[in-house]
Amino acid sequence: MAGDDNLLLRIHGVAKRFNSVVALRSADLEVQAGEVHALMGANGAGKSTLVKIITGVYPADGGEITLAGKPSVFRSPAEARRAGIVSVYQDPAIVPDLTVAQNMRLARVPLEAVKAAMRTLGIDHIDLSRTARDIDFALLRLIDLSRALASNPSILLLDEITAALPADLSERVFQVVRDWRRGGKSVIFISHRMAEVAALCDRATVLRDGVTVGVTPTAGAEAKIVNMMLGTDVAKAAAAVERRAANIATGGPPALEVRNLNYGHAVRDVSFSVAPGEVLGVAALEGQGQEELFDCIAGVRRADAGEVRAHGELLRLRHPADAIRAGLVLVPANRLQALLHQRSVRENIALSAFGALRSWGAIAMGAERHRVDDAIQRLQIDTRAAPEVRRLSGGNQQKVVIARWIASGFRTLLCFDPTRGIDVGTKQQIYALLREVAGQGASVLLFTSELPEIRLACDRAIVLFGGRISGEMPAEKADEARLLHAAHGLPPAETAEVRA
Ligand SMILES: Nc1ncnc2c1ncn2[C@@H]1O[C@H](COP(=O)(O)OP(=O)(O)OP(=O)(O)O)[C@@H](O)[C@H]1O
Repeated sequence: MAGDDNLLLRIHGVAKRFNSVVALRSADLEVQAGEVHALMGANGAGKSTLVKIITGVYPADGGEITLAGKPSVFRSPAEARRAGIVSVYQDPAIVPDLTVAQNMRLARVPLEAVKAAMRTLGIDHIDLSRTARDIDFALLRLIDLSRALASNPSILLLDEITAALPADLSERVFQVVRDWRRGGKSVIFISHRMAEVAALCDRATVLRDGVTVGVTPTAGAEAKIVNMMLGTDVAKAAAAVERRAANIATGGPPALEVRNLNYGHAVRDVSFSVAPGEVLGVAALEGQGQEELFDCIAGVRRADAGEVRAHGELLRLRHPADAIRAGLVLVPANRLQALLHQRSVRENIALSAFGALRSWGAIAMGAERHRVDDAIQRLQIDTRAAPEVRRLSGGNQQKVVIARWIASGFRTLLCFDPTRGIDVGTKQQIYALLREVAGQGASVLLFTSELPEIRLACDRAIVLFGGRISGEMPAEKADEARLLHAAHGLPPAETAEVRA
């Protein structure tokens, strides 16, 4: 570990309030040259606010920032960039209606340098004349990272860069981060995935309620970091959440049955079913047809061929409303699309986009106010900035999207990466919630980019590769190695052994 003379960035006592919301009370952070430093904290702890203060998006209300020994205050991200500090923010700083090349010109970064970074990340196949809106969210984040790398900063801030990334793309980011460190540069890394923080980062600074509560080397310190983030009592309660046993109904028609579904080259002849009371996991590397599959079932895209049945009834899915009427609802990948940004938390949760929903049996449909309150409380949504959902922290926005469906009821929940950007404590609550709704007879189809979640939340898993199902296994066998094996399109290991 580098010594103190290597100190590159020092933040001391930084404070920030937004009207009545205190985002940061007193944040301290010290980053050495040649260090990967994790910035940890529960949803709403103040991490993104600190990143935005460091990079000149917001002015601080108080405190000091020193860069290489010199007091430094940046009034804009451009000024920070000139001083060698660049961030990849939680939501891509990319204009959706412009092409990638136009976006890069707007950000005033040399296109050749962006292309070089895209080659390093293995995404140089993306055509720069494509409109950003048409590019997968995960790839957009890597384009945003390429933009940041192109200005060759001495401090790179990555705010949940891996949150939407499947294993293969995360690994490429880790490689870039390691290379960056090897070059004597620094990375400030924000993530809710403890395992990657432990593997990648040298030290972690932990924020709780806007205050720095500790700094620790990361190796072997996962439990300590969680305790610091959540406070010991909350961490204990979160760890104690038990996995409910399944209550899967057999005999009747499946809750969801997909037969020979095809969508362009993305989804090829996919067939599976989910029983009432079952949580079926879907695992896949980037771009294996998972988004298109979920969209087709939810009526967002129209399949070219195949059938979708809900409780035995054949559905004509031309619009999301057709799916919703059958009790099939989608928690989509992109929370920004799902939310009305300038509306309140309550309005966003109470919003039933397609008129009144039927009551779906066991899932409570009490008075609206009660349902909304209940969802806010169960998902522990931080409502300090509740009048406008766009002012919520990223993780809390994601929780609002889930809360909407918890409040309005469903028969089958199509959940696309629901714990993206959600802190470890709340993740446990969401797994418990999924098991609970399944216990009450609902079904869940869960895509997750975080493979360990499959065992924690699901009863069974299917794996997609090249738009086809390349593996199926019960949850207890769905460890990371097996899932990755199938996700790369390899035959099951047991079969290979038998053949050998
Ligand atoms: N522009 C804003 N206006 C009002 N409140 C804000 C604004 N930006 C952030 N906040 C509030 O400040 C607090 C800290 O938010 P911040 O986004 O920094 O948290 P975070 O640690 O990054 O959380 P997450 O892990 O969920 O991304 C939250 O209560 C949030 O609602």
